[in-house]
Amino acid sequence: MRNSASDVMEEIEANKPPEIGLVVGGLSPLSETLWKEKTNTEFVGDVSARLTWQDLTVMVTLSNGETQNVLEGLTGYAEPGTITALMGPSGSGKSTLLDALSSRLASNAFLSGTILLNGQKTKLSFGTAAYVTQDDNLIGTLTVRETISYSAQLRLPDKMPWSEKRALIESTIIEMGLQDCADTVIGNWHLRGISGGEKRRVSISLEILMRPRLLFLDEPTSGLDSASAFFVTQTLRGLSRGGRTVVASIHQPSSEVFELFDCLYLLSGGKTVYFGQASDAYEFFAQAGFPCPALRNPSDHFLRCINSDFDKVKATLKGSMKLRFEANDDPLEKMTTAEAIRTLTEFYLSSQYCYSAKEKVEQISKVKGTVLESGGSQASFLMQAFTLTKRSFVNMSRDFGYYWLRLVIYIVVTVCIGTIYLDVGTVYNSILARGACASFVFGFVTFMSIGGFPSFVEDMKVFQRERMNGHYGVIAFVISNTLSAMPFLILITFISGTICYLMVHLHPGFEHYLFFVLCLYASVTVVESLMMAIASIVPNFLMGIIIGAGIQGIFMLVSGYFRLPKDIPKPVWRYPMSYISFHFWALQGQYQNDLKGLMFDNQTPELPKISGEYILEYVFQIDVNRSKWVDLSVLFCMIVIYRIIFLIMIKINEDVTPWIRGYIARKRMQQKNGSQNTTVAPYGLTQSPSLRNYVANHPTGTSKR
Ligand SMILES: Nc1ncnc2c1ncn2[C@@H]1O[C@H](COP(=O)(O)OP(=O)(O)OP(=O)(O)O)[C@@H](O)[C@H]1O
Repeated sequence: MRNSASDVMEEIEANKPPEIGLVVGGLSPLSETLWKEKTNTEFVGDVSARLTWQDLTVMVTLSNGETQNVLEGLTGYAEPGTITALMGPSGSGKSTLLDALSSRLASNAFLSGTILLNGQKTKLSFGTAAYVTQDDNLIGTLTVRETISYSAQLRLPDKMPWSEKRALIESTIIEMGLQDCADTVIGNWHLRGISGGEKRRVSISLEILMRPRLLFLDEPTSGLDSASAFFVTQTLRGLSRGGRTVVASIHQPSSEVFELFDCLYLLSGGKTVYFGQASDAYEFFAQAGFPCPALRNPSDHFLRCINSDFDKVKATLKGSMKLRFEANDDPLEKMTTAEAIRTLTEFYLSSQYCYSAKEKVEQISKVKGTVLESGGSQASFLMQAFTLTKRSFVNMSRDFGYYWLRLVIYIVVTVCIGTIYLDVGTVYNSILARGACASFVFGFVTFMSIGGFPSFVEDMKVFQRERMNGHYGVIAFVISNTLSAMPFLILITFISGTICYLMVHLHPGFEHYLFFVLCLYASVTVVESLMMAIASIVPNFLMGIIIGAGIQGIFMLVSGYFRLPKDIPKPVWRYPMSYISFHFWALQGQYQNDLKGLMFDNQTPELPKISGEYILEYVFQIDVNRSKWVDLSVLFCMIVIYRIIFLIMIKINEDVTPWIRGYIARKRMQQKNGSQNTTVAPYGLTQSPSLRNYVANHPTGTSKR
């Protein structure tokens, strides 16, 4: 650890800007600097986040056009300084409630009811609310401190002094209890890194870096052992005690973890079973006729009472455990869980807990506070692109599987090519050998670039998490991805290209050598761009590799080697496929580069020598009037085109696909309602709110780029 806690706090104090005398409720001095930078307005009153939801109903349309109410008439609140746990059995609607509150509902989900933040209808922006997903999509080769530092540089304003940024980074590390592992790598398939609980805390620290007032977490303790789950929850409690509003869905907390919650929202089948103080739930269940037996973990008991799957378990066990069931005086043994749920939900609706929750919601809704609006990132586009490029470069250089392994394989394969076509010469048979060698290099060797796909998929996962939280724009990501890969691709293609060129003894001369390696570089970069575009829409790496291999296989077929250009069937295959195929341009260019100007022996020594130009025109059917540099230029244009396709794919995935899904869902619902008059959308049902739309409408954010 570089800094002790007191050092950091001193530093924070020392960096306090002079105008910080203003008292702002719920904000630390450093947060205030940050928010002032963001909002450029004077703060009025308390800026803590008070969230209320009233009669919240979420309906989803299923693929057959049927509709299903996932949440029904939920009312509740979350206050600053508290941690609220959303609990319930699997499928009860915890994630949907969290998504509804954080404006992240799926496009086929429709919402009615009122959600207010500080008494105002506000779609939650990045910065006001942070959302920590279940998956820790982090870059495995970076240390904890580096991960947080890069994130800070990506989002904090450029003009904020580095000392202040560092103070913020160090205070976040301390706040999340990550001091001991701050310089340990996160870890990946070949690097042993930090534990699961620490990873979860790193994910949380990335979201609290911008000092949001409201924090949503989807199952922050899933997959953790009870000790790690306890530490993570304790950290969340600590964050809430700093004036933040924390709402988390939790699956099956231990009794120690349960005791850390302030409020409990218990759901079953999308309905409220209980909402109130977590400590009062015990009393509520007892009043409703389901007291928690001694020696049973209260949260286990609550979930046991409302999980209808236990009816199936009971039915299965009944035969073998009949006596035990009869002897037991547990009320749950005398009724089905479905009946217990009905009893509990009805009891809740008429209980003082429901009454006081409604009253509190009314009361909180009237408290008007400042809603801190902000874009996701305050860093400039150039700073984002620079930081992403640097981070990606560091990751690529540390991850053995990203490029280094490929470099080794490329060297091995090109040495094999070199030995097989060694000193190919200009004898009659070398004409075909040169053609085959070029075809193999620009077909198979470039094809091997799909080996990087698993790393691309990992990159895309990190990108999607950061993008959803508004850390940077798409263009900055595409540019950084292109620039950071460039040195590695140059290294790989120049080393392997040089080995191949020298061993095979291709057309002598520096210009010919340069063309060969540049052509190889351009082809490999095109394949990389193609695979990145595929990774942006197909996150499954096996499917992505199959799709990438299929596309390249088709391109190779029409490259002019397996079928000569003029013999390729004209509709579809010659026009346009062969012209779309980058293999076609690479091969045409290399054939010219290698054969033009050389003289080859004829079949028998008595016959005159054959010129390279003749072979190009009549054997390989190449247009000799077109310069090989035109072919190379087309390849470089293809790099740009594929990168643009990559960008468009991301945009389509982000904006168009959800819109289409939403449109189809609405159409299905209308058709169903029109023809059958079945489930009618409740009054006031609106389309699911979109976080992305919000950012698109706020030019201060980064999504416009
Ligand atoms: N967009 C959607 N389209 C169709 N069904 C949905 C959608 N969102 C949620 N559901 C359904 O609503 C129910 C509740 O889902 P949700 O993910 O909110 O439950 P959960 O309590 O978080 O479950 P788990 O603990 O297993 O994650 C499930 O039956 C789920 O299939």
